[in-house]
Amino acid sequence: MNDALSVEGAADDYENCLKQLIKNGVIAVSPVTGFPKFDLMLLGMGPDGHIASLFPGHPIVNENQKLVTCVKDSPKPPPERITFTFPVINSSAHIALMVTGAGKAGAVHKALSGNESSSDLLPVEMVEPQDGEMTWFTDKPAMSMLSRI
Ligand SMILES: O=C1O[C@H](COP(=O)(O)O)[C@@H](O)[C@H](O)[C@H]1O
Repeated sequence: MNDALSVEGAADDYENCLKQLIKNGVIAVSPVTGFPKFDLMLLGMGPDGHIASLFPGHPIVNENQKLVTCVKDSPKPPPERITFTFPVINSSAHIALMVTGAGKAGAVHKALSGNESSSDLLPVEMVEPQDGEMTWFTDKPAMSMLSRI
């Protein structure tokens, strides 16, 4: 990313780079979603259930046009970040979600207990591959609030 630009400019610049790579045939496009299809999206998750820089309750979790967007008020430092959007993340061929430690157990429980309403989803619950597959990589502390492990 170009950190000489504003955060909005850096997000637009990154998106334009992706579009150029798509145009040149370097990055494929998902026939299912029309968004770029990365071979592998390696994600972590914060204790609040955020992934990438898509934080709970932030309007950019609903971005459905852009490939890359920005946050200027991230609850976790640094406050200014750029991030892939959900349509890009969910178009990946493989999503690997690496979640370890007891601090993540509450969000893991919410994400995997399956009784949430759709209006109350954590970002991690919005990771839903449309044209691929997803694998969780966890440890026992992260899974400690699940009843069957
Ligand atoms: O701020 C962030 O934190 C999460 C979690 O990081 P971890 O070091 O506790 O695994 C990370 O997945 C995310 O990409 C980043 O924006």
